[in-house]
Amino acid sequence: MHQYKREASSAFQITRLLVFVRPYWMQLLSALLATALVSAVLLQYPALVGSLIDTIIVGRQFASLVPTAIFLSGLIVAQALLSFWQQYCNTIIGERIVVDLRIQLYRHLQRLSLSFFQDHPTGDLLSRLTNDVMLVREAATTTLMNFVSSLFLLLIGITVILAGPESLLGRLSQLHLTLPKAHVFSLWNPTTMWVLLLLLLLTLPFLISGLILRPLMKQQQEALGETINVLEETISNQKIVKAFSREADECRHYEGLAGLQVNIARRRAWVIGLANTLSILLGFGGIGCFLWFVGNAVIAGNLTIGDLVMTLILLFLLSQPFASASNLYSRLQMALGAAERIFALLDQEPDIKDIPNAPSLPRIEGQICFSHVHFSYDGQKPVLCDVSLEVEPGQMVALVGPSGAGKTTIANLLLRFFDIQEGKISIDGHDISRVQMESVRRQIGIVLQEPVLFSTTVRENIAYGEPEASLEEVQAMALAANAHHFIEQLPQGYDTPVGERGVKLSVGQRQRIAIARALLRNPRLLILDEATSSLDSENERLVQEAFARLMKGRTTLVIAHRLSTIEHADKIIVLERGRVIEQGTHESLLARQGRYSQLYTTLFREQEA
Ligand SMILES: Nc1ncnc2c1ncn2[C@@H]1O[C@H](COP(=O)(O)OP(=O)(O)OP(=O)(O)O)[C@@H](O)[C@H]1O
Repeated sequence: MHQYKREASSAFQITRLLVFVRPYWMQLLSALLATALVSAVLLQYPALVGSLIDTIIVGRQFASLVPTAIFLSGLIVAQALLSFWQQYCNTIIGERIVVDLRIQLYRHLQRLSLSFFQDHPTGDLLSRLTNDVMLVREAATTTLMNFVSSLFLLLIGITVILAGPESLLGRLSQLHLTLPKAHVFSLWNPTTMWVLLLLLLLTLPFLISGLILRPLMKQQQEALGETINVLEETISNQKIVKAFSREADECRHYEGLAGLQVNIARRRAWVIGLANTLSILLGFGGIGCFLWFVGNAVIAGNLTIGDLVMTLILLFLLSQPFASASNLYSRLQMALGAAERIFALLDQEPDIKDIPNAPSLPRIEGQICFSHVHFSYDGQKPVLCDVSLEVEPGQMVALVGPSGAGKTTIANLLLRFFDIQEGKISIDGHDISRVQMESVRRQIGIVLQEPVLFSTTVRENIAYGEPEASLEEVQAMALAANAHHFIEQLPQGYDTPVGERGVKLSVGQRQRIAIARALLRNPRLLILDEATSSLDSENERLVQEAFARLMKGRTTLVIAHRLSTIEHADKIIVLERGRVIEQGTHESLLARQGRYSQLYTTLFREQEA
C-alpha cells in the first residue's frame, strides 16, 4: 500500500512553494512594489484632508486649493495605474503558477507506477490537481499581495502616528503643502509600548486559530477529494447505477459527504469567527482609546480639528489590516494544507524504475522465459509461486485456469507493471528488469478484454501507439482488423468521435478498433485477453478473423476463454492458485486426463450450451 509521507513544517512548505514563484520573481516584485506604493498613496489622503481643513477651510488660504486639487488628482491617477499593474500581475502570475504546478503534477503522475493508481482514488488525485492548486495560487498571489498591502499600511501608518514630523507623511506633506504641526507623540514613550502590546495581543488569536485551522483545512480537502471520487465513479458508471436503481442511494451517499464538508466548514467558521471577534474587540477597543487621547488633545488645544480628521482617516485605514488579518491567515493555512497535499503527491517515488544506465531492449524475436517467478501484489499474499514457463518466437500460448489463478498477473509482469520478488523474467534472454522498461513495453502489443478507447476520433484511437501514422496506414490496419467497413459508415468516418471510453460503439466494434491499434504498432510480442462475454456470431467471426491476422508471425500470450483459441494454441499453460500445474499441447494434456481435461470438459459443455 502506498501511503503519503507525513507533514513537513510550514516554513519548509513555503520554501518549496517559492520555487514555483521564482521564475516570475521580477513580475511579482514589481506587483508587490505597486502594492506597497498603493498603500503609501492611500496614506497620503489623511494628511491631505487634514491640510484641506486646517489650511484651506479654517485657515482660509484659498491659494493652496489648486495645488492641493492637482496633487490629489495626481494621487488618484497614480493609485489607479498602480492598482491596474498589481491586478494584471496578480492574474498572470497566478495563472502561470497554476499551469506550472498542474504540468509538474501531471508529469509526475505519468511517471508513477500502476500500483500507485490502484491505491489512490481518482477523485483524490483530481482534487489535488484542481482545488489544491487553486488554493496555492491564491496564497501566492492575492493573499501575498493583501498581506504586503496590510503590512505596509500598518508599518507606514504606525510610523506616521508615532514618529510625528520626521515621518514619511510628515515630510511629504511639508514639501507640497503646509500641513501644520503633526507632532503627536514621540517614539518610545508609554503610549508606544501600549500600542506595541496591543499589536502583540492582536496577533495572539490568529496564532492560536492557525494551529486549529490547518488540520481542519486538510480534513476539508480530503472530504472534497472523496466527494469528487464519488462523483467521478457514479457519473462514469451511470449505466450500472441506473441498472441497479441506485440513483436515490447514490444521492444520499453524496449528500452525506457534502454534509461532512459543511460540518468541517462550520467548525472552521467558529474558529475564524472567534479569532475575528477577539481581534475586533481588541483592535477597535484600542482605536477607541487612542481616539480618546487625540480628542482630549484637541480639546486642550494641542491638536487641531484637521489633526483629528487626519487621525480618524488614518485609524480607519489602519483598521483594514486587522479586519482582513483573520481572512488572510485562514487563507494562508488553507494554502499550506493544500501545498502539503500537493507536495505529498510530488514526493511519491515510482515503485518501478529503470536501473541506472539501463540499456534499451534491442528489436526482439519474441522468446519469453519465466524462471522460478514468485510474486505478490502486497508483499504478503503470494499470487504466483515458482512459475516457470517458456514461449518460443512465433508461438501462440494459451494461459488457462480458474478465475483468480494468476493469468492476468503473468501478463502484468511481462509488461513490467509490477516487479517480481524472486526469479527472473526474460525476453530473448534479456532480463526485463535490467533494460529500459519503455523499450520492453514498446515491443509488446496488448488487446484487453474490455477494450479501452479514449474520447477522441476513431483515427486517433487507432493511432494511439503510433501518433505519426498516416491515414492510409490507419485505414490499412482497420481493414485487416475487419473494422474499415463499419468505420466508413460512421457519420464522419475516421474522424467520428467515439464518445467517452468508446460508448458510442458496440463491444465488437471497440474490440476491432483495439485490434487495429495493436496491428499498427506491429509488435513482436502480443498479449491478448480474450473477452469472456460472447459476441453475436457475425461479430464473433469478424473479431476472431481479426485476431488471427493480428497473431500471425508474432509470439502471442492469450488469456484464453474460447475453445477454438485453446485448441489451436501451440502450447497450453494451466494455472491454479498461482502455480503452473500442467503444460503442453491440447492433445497431450487431454491424454493426461488431469486438471486441463476437467477444465476443457467444463468449458466445452458451457460453450456448447
Ligand atoms: N492489483 C492487485 N492487487 C492485489 N491483488 C491483486 C491485484 N490484481 C489481482 N490480485 C489478486 O491476484 C490473484 C490473481 O489475479 P489475476 O487477475 O491474475 O487472476 P486471473 O487468473 O487473471 O483471473 P480472471 O480469469 O478472473 O481474470 C487474485 O487472487 C486477485 O485477487
